Amino acid sequence: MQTERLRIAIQKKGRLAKECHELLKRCGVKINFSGDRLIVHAENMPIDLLLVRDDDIPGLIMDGVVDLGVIGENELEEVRLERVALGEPNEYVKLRRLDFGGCRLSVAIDKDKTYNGPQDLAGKRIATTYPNILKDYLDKQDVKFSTCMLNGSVEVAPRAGLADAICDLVSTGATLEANGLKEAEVIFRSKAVLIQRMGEFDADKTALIERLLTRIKGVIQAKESKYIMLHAPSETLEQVVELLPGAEDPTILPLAHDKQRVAVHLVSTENLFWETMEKLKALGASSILVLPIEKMME
Ligand SMILES: Nc1ncnc2c1ncn2[C@@H]1O[C@H](COP(=O)(O)OP(=O)(O)OP(=O)(O)O)[C@@H](O)[C@H]1O
Ligand SMILES: O=P(O)(O)OC[C@H]1O[C@H](OP(=O)(O)OP(=O)(O)O)[C@H](O)[C@@H]1O
Ligand SMILES: [Mg+2]
Repeated sequence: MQTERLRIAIQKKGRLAKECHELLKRCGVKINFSGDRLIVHAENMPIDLLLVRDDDIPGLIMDGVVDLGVIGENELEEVRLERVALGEPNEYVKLRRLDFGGCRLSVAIDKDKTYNGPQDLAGKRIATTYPNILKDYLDKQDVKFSTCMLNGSVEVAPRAGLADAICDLVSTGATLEANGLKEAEVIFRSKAVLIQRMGEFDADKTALIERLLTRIKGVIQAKESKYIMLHAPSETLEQVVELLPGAEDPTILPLAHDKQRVAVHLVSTENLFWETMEKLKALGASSILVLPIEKMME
């Protein structure tokens, strides 16, 4: 089903929603998210956004109902495995891993229990929202187990006597700790990704997707990069440049009224730590500035 406007599915509310809005805004897509509308139209580009539950995004892509979607790899893989088992369409194109939604899917057990490996889970009941990823993982280890399906508050299951262990998303580990659990085994590492439906796109849509991708790349690169400027004595310049992270191609400029010193400018893919700044100062560097970069295009 090909519409003229590019249709992108994103989570309506939850862990991915705010970051998706921010990303689109930084890419120059103007959208007014106020109100309860479930379809919103970009004001300055032929883009419509569908605001849905994250569970539905992989299916919308795999059924070819929307063109693009932003989804956690955990949810994407869970739906893919489920659809493979059911013989339903399960293909998609991964366009780009994004820089948010980082978490891991882990098996966790009572903090006082010992854990020697997946074999310890044999015959156990495990509460999870991700039965297919869990089964895929434990099948490969030849471990038989049963599941207790829970869509939320999974961490409560062992204490409530519903299960022996859980398999749920972990980020800081605070939820596990608050529920007397410890992480036993990481089974899947996840980030948010931009995915595309299979099939043909007309020339306009192909060009729009290309533009969006270039902008997304620029936004992520800019967030990860810093613009560093400093003044350095000409005689220690080589040592100064060696200390700077990612300084293959620094720009060296003369100073107007100081022949002994030069200005050094560079884009770095790493942050400049205080320790390095102190070392630079010890080499005679001054006016050291570390600036955020708003946009980048190679
Ligand atoms: N603690 C976390 N830290 C970082 N990312 C997370 C965390 N928990 C979940 N995520 C990522 O964000 C995605 C969405 O999480 P969220 O909790 O909002 O989902 P949900 O409750 O299923 O929402 P929905 O109502 O859309 O179904 C997860 O699938 C995962 O990829
Ligand atoms: O390791 P932590 O940083 O504590 O994060 C982990 C928790 O975050 C997620 O739930 P969320 O808070 O999104 O609530 P939900 O289960 O209602 O979606 C996940 O399901 C865990 O419960
Ligand atoms: Mg969900």
